[in-house]
Amino acid sequence: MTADGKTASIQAPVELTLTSQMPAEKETDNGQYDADAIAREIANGVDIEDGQPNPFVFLLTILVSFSGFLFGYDTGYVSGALVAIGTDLGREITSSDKEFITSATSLGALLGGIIAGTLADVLGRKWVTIGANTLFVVGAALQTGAHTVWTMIGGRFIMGWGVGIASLIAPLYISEMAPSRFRGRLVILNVLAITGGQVIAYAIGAGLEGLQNGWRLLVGLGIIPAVAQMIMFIYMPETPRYLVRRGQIEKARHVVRWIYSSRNVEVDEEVVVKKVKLLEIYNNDQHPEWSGYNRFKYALKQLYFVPGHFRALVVACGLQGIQQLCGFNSLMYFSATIFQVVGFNKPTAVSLIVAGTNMAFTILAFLLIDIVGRRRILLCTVWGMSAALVLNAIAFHFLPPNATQSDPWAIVILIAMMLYVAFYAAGIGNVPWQQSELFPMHVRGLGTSMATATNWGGNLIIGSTFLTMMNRITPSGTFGFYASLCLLGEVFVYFCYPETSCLTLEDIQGVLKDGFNIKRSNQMSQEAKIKHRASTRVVVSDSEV
Ligand SMILES: O[C@H]1[C@H](O)[C@@H](O)[C@H](O)[C@@H](O)[C@H]1O
Repeated sequence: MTADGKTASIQAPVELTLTSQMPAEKETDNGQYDADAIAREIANGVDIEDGQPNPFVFLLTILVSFSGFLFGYDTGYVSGALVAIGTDLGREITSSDKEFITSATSLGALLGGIIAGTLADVLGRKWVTIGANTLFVVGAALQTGAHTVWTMIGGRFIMGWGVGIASLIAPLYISEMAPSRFRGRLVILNVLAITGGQVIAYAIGAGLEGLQNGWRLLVGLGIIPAVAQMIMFIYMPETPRYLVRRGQIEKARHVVRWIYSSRNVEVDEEVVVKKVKLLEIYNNDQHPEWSGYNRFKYALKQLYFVPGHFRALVVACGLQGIQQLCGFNSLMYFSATIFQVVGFNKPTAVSLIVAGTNMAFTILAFLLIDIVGRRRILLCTVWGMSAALVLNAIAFHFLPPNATQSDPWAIVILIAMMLYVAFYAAGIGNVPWQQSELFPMHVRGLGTSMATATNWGGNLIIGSTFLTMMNRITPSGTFGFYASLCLLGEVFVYFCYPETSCLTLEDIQGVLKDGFNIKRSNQMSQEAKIKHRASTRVVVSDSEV
């Protein structure tokens, strides 16, 4: 759709490449090409989304998910490192040093997230991933060799840029590569890598506790996956949607052929051509000769003034805001401190349970997301987070001042926290990272940047206010406050988040065009699932014959 709300028109790049295999051009009243009408005609018979993805797509996803692992590992090790540093940075580190060291990464990630989308549009998804790895390596090397607090903070800040960029690029790359039926699950593999990275960082941190300079090893180990990913990514392809936008049609066809061919079935050449043509229609509406600045200006205007794109922005930022402002990362960063206050003897081991629950329930989300649907999963879990937080607030209220771990209220707190983490991980912990699917290509980079920045902005706010809130308004007040934000989140999801599971990226643009269209999206997603199920049955019975 254009800025003035009229039917979308195909701009020069698409017009130039229409071939004799393509359907007749459709003209609207004002003489422009009607993209939707052409797309509908081309789409007729293009059903490669129904097939099984090539195992190579899984391999590629795992490789991209190294970025998620690094995000998790680098945000996870800080809690163990802070306890172990002692006087290794030249003096005893103070609480405010700890706050600086922790939030330097969040601040870097916020800034990295802001530029990541635009960088990805200019340099490509692949090279920006390689760039993020370089930042991981430089940041980790600086910290490993740090002998002053400020070198440590500098290293964390540089690494933060890498974390912010990687947190945007990995899900973006996966969702542009994945066949629609598997997109949700493949994006969650990346979140699984984040939570896995956090568990491993906690576990290594606990294992190295007490070892002289063990924290340096903990930090330095993060360099290995970064270098490994950097080397392997040199040989990885760009996404077909990005290639199309760059006018590299032959390369795009090659990648499409490769993604959609299953082990023993090559995709029909005509179908490949049509699929790429569809991608062109939806993903290539800018003049190829535009300068970076003009592209950026165009995208900014489109994002804020085209109602469908603005709706996508509201949904993406809203979900990322809920993910962080629900307070989850206060547990990630400070759970050991909390459990110490509650009276547990081995607070680090107890916080490992929190990280483990987070990872276990992310696996549940992986299994359910494309079957149950993103919206339904959120509606079923966000209220649960709120209820668990209320229970937590009540338990803190009744917890006696010098409680021990055998106090019934201490046990209630542990159970309430695990419930909260389980509800979080099954839903809002991962659904917002499906953000790329909400935006059409020309605003995808910028839109996902805004959403990623909202994530890291929220992360920074929670990380830097949690301990102060616990002191000023008591633990009960703090968790009660987070509970009310979760309730607001539930209302937001109910009114604004349409179902997107099993829809193609291009279908989703259609859903958001003239409203949030919750009902229509549910119906479309349902129909897509029935169609996929039917086609799977046909494939199975064919192979039986
Ligand atoms: O999706 C991830 C995951 O839930 C992590 O456990 C959390 O620490 C991050 O903030 C979030 O973005």
